[in-house]
Parts: sequence; C-alpha cells; structure tokens
Amino acid sequence: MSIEVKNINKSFGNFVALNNVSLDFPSGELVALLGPSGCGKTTLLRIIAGLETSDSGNIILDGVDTATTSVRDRQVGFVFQHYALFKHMTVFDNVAFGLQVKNRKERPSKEEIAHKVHELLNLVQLDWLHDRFPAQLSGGQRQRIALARALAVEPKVLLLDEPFGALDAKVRKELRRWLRKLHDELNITSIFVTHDQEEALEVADRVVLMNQGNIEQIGAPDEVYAHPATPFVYGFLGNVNLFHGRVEGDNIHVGKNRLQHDQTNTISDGASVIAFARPHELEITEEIENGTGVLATIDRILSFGLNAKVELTASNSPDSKETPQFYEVEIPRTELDKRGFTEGQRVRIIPSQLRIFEKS
Ligand SMILES: Nc1ncnc2c1ncn2[C@@H]1O[C@H](COP(=O)(O)OP(=O)(O)OP(=O)(O)O)[C@@H](O)[C@H]1O
Repeated sequence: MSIEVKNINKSFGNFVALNNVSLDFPSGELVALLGPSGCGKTTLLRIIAGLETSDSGNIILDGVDTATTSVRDRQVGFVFQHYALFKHMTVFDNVAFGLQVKNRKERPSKEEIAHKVHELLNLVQLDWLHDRFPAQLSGGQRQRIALARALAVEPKVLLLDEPFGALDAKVRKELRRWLRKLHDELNITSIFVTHDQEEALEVADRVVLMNQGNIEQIGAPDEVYAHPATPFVYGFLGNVNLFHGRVEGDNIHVGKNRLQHDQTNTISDGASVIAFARPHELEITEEIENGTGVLATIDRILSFGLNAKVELTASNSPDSKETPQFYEVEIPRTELDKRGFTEGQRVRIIPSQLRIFEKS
C-alpha cells in the first residue's frame, strides 16, 4: 500500500510540531523517519495511523483519502518502543489476540488461528517460546513477539516507533538486520521512526531527515550521507568538524587562520559561512609557522582499532573571548605510529575537503 502525506500541519497550543509536511511512501518500501528528539517523527507516525488528527492536510492510503476512515479500517500494524504485550497472556495468546477479537463474520476458526499464530512465530523464529509469558522473555524477544502480533491481522502498512530503542546496542544491531530481512520477505510498506542515524542508514531503503517539524532531506542512505543538503543534515549524519569564517576569493578566513576552498563559483565574496569536514577529511601538519590550516593543540590521542582519533582544540589567541572550537581527526593507526604526535603538541589542521554553507 502506498502512503501519501499531503501538507500536514499540526500544532500543540502555540508549538508547531509539523509544518506543512508532504511525503510519498511508495508501496513496499522501508522508510526511516530520522531526526532529533522532539522533531515531530512520532506525531507524523500517529497521524498516518489515525491515532492523532492533523490540523490540516491529508493522508492518502492507496489513493484513498483517509479523512473518513477509522483506525481499524486503515489496516495499519503498530510496534512501539515499549513492549505493549499483554502481561497476563502467553506469547501464543498475545499473537492470536488481534484475530480473536475480530467480529464473528471475519474471525477465522480456532484451527486457522492456531495455524496462523505458529506460522508468524516461526517467521520471527520464536515458536519454541509460544507458551511463555512476556515476563519470561528477553527485551529483544518481546519486540519480535510484538512484531508478530502486529503482523497477525495482515496489515498493509507497518509503523514502527523506535522499536529497538530500549534494547542494548548489540541486540539492536541483530534486530536491525533481522527486521531488514523480514521486510524483504514480506514487502509490507513500512515506516520506521528512529533518532539513531546508523540504524536509519543501515535498515532503510530511503531516509527522511526531519528537524523542528520540517523535512530537511529525503534520499537513499548513501545519497543523504554523501550529499547532505543542509548544515543540519551534515551535522546529524556522522561526526563533523566545523569552521566558522568569512569568504575572500578562494580563502575562508577563520579567525587569524586561512583555509583554501574550491567553491568559488557558488559563494559570494565577504559571505559568512560554516564549512564542514568529516574527521577523515582533515590532515595534521607539524609545520605551524606558515600556510593554510587552523592552528590547534592536540588534547588526546585515541589509538585503538584500525584508525586512530586525534582530538584537538583550536588555539585562540589568549585574549580571545570566542568559545574554543574542538576538532576530531581520523588517521590510519600506521600513520599515527610513524608521525609520533604527542598530547599538548601544537599543530596545524588542513582540510582535504570542505563543504561550505552560507550562514543565513
Ligand atoms: N500531546 C501533546 N501535547 C503537547 N505537545 C506535544 C504533544 N505531543 C507531542 N508534543 C510535542 O511535539 C513535539 C514533537 O513530538 P514527537 O513525539 O512527534 O517528537 P519525536 O520526534 O518523535 O521525538 P522523540 O524522538 O523524543 O520521540 C515535541 O516537542 C513534543 O513535546
């Protein structure tokens, strides 16, 4: 089932939670709604489900406006962050619940329900737990049962609100991979809310980046990561180093330092800008006297794993009232061993790549 979100507005009192949001979710896609806490992800999901009403705008499911459709008729399955399993029911009864409460005309026979429940429990690979109670399951198992329960009524749309948010990092990673596989088998249009960028980039076909009730960018994971459309997206997806400065020709003046850039066509002279570089796009040189780059002091060297991290603070002049700017540089461990940097050493950091945005 395709989902069209058209010009949705929603305010709580004076607070604008969703600002004229329009989005298309093609049939069969797994889309992640990604953004910081409070940006409106859950509100949008609840409006799509019919659990919340918008102030204006339309939700169109498979070409049909839902203005007059009840939650029940929208054929939406929901999985929340906090396991909403019924504590007093076994795993089997939890999954069977949605089928057992159907009205008599639609309700499958007892045998059909049992068959379906075992089929779903096999799908989430937990049939062996069918007679346990929720308290006897791990967090990850409970979420898989919650998903089986949501799937029991054969929803056309699956809405997942931070389904793995309460689980530890290792289990989250396992369930992420497992959810992707399950989605590929079932092909139900799914919307997945998360504030974890790695989770969104790993799981989804497309990522919708939200900020303060607005859509900042929509695209495939590699697209939004490699070509962030706005400073917000750049900063939100992965670690980033910032340089605040002013453009003069092919230089950006950052305090008393100078960086070279090659975006001369797009940025006007004199413009105030923020320039971004990822940690692996910065080089460190011991030559501090002349040349381009920002003067900085090495605070800490973290040298585990394949790449080492060097944390630095920009060396402001002693009378500067500016807040110190921190940087993180990633270099191969082998290079770090060769260069022999030390904590407290003064160096110059030079970006090999810069992405520049004019300050508005
Ligand atoms: N019923 C409500 N009454 C008043 N304000 C609300 C209500 N529901 C949500 N909000 C506000 O709307 C904003 C968006 O909330 P929403 O739950 O959609 O954010 P979110 O992006 O899902 O955040 P999180 O990741 O923390 O769940 C928040 O600032 C929240 O405080």
